[in-house]
Amino acid sequence: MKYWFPTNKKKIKEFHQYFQAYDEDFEYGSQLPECLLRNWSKSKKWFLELFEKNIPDIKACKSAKNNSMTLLQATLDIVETETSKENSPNYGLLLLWASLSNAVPIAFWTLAYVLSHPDIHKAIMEGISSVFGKAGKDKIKVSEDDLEKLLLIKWCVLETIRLKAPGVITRKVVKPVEILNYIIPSGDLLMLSPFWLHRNPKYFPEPELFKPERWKKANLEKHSFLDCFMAFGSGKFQCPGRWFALLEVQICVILILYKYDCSLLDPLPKQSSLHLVGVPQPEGQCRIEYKQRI
Ligand code: HEM
Repeated sequence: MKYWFPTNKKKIKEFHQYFQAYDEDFEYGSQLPECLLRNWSKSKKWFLELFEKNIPDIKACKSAKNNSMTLLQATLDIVETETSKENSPNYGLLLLWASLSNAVPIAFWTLAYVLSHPDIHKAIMEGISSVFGKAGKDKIKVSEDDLEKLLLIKWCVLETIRLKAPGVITRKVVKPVEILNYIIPSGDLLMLSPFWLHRNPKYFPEPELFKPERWKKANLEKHSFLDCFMAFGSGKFQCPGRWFALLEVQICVILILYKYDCSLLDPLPKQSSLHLVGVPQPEGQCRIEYKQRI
């Protein structure tokens, strides 16, 4: 994938700037004419051209070890079999946004919640030391077995996702539908808020508290979440990246906490109200002090 990932500082900065502009107006992009969203439109075009240019290389680059595919390669395969090649850049961009804009802030919020709860932080560090040893100098590989021994981390990620769930999930009504004696005409938008659903004490007692242990009740081995947990949507269009997201955030948290002793220098920030779609970002800065564990 050497052609696709930006590798020098200038290119990384450029990628970051375009992604920021694309992310900032993402939720308006599907509703408003692009002439009203000049910056957004420019960044979208930049990404689509980037995908268009790199898709042949992305598809050709096979794993040296075995014939496994990346998620993006598998997606492109399906898109090109089921629809048409012309759609590939759009699906690539959807995958890029959906993964980066949700999993990255969840990784940040999970670390911030853990570090702002000293008892949980301590229990996690004891778990990491018992699985990987006390010092953070060695290179480690995190296996499925290791993850099972560090269940508290998985609960912390899920509890973070519960608290920082997207503000709305939207569906366009395609056939008139009756809800509570009201007829919703086709063309209207129906919205559900996972964020507020997760704050209903009937389903989640003491909803504002960060309580990873509430996830003890979920049957995670059978791949089911807690009742009324809706952060990944539901039904046919439910997030296809949900188990991958859970896995990558757990591994990211483990690697950071194994390698570094971390502490928060700022209080847990409020969340920004900029986005209703996707995981909210922090409103202000939240500095973390870190030093290598030896
Ligand atoms: C914690 C992180 C994540 C959260 C909270 C999240 C949440 C969501 C939600 C709420 C939806 C809309 C579901 C609906 O309309 O019912 C969605 C869709 C989607 N997600 Fe995720 N997501 C996350 C991570 C990821 C990752 C890592 C990927 C890719 C690797 C991904 C790929 C997608 C895609 C492609 C869709 C569109 C599905 C469609 O419209 O058919 N997501 N996600």
